[in-house]
Amino acid sequence: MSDLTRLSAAALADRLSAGEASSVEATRAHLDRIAAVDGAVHAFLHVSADDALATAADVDARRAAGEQLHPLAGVPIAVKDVVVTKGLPTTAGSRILEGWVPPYDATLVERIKAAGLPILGKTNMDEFAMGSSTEHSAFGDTHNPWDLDRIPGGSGGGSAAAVAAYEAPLAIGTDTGGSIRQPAAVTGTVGTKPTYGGVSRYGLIAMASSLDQAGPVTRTVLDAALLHALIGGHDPRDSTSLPDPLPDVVGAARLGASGDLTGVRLGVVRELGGDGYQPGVRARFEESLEVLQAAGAEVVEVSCPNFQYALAAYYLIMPSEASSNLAKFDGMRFGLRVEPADGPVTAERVMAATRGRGFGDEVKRRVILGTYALSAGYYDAYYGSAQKVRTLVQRDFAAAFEQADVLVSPTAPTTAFRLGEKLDDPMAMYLNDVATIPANLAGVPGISVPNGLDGGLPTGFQVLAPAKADDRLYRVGAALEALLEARWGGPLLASAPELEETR
Ligand SMILES: NC(=O)C[C@H](N)C(=O)O
Repeated sequence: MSDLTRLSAAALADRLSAGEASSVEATRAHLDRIAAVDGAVHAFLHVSADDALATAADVDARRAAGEQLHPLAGVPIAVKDVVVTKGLPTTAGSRILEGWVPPYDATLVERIKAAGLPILGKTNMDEFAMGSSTEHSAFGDTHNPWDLDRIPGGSGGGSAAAVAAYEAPLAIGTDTGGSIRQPAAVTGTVGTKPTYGGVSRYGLIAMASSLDQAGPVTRTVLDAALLHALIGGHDPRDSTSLPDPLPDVVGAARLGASGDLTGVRLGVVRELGGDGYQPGVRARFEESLEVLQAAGAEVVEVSCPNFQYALAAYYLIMPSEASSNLAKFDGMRFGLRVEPADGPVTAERVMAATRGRGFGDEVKRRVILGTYALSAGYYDAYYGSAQKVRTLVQRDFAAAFEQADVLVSPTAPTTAFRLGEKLDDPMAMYLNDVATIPANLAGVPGISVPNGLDGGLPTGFQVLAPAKADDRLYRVGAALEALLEARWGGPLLASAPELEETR
């Protein structure tokens, strides 16, 4: 296997700009790696080898001609299949979109293309981003590279697994309740959910529009910052896009790498990380707190009493919005169209037949929950109450950020569980996101950083910051990464078992 696949995106970018490797070589190396291991991992739903190589060749030619290029130009990337890509199939993990080829690019894809990053392909995910294990994909399971019998997290398990398996140095994920951070935690990778409005949602297939946010999945904190800076910033085509310039996330990651956190106040959230979290996950978290303290950080305990209602509020707000967003998949406009087996072919009956066949069980469950929560007579009791809880969660964050610069917790309550283990128990599946959901409800940013192993499997350390202060995630995240890697003698992923390469 070529060592070009083992480099961080930043290191690969340096090699490319120094002329020590070409983008075509780097892209080929990753396509070869995909060919060798993706049979076992199944991170990709679609590999766009020709397009990726064409972009790479174009970047190489422009570099040779002396053109000034983006720092990540020529570094390949994978994109979660919920993000629309012109000319490349986009399914959101659903049969209902099988065969649909979008006629336009999401804004973040436009930015990736303009910067010259070859797109390797589209990654697997739970159908419409509904799940925490990627087992709800209509196109088969993705396997965790650390242990192929285990889940890679979800909904963005494909992006996390691709990065962890060295199939791509960079990937795009989306996070509605934890879908970037939880897969990062259980695969030993880095994942950021930016501030709501920090990255354009134009061209994301919406699940819950007030919660969805796209962000980077990478192997290093600096790489996440570089990708965040590339995709972030105002977009007039997204009405919720923030007009503010993005904070200097790359500068913050470089600053944090010194490992000095003098004067930074870390708030340990009392309600996150207690009973119900795997003992080894808690132990690694406590150990890292000590490491951060030794680096100069001040640790305080904060209380966010309404976080205990966050999961319940999320499971009313998210399905309500999802039931409305998914109404457009009606057999008339996109992808699948199923006509009723017998009887008249009316619009309503075509819609019912298409949605009945095209949606999986989890999607149906949420559409039913959402339409119920929004129905006259129940709206105030369910959706209305959940919105009030959302305000209380936001107030908890505001109060906590008066005492601390960032809040910290374990990212996910457990390490990767076995495929099939929670598939028939929706509640057990939903509980994976107890520590990640509050950030989505409040619109604040969060990052998950590799935090050591429990039973040979990765755990994650979550850092949360106030809205528009995403730079703080990178300062603390990069410091923790540097301090832990100094202890381990290298990145956590270096201790993952080697995948067998077959062709
Ligand atoms: N989409 C997400 O962020 C994941 C969350 N587990 C959900 O199923 O809603």
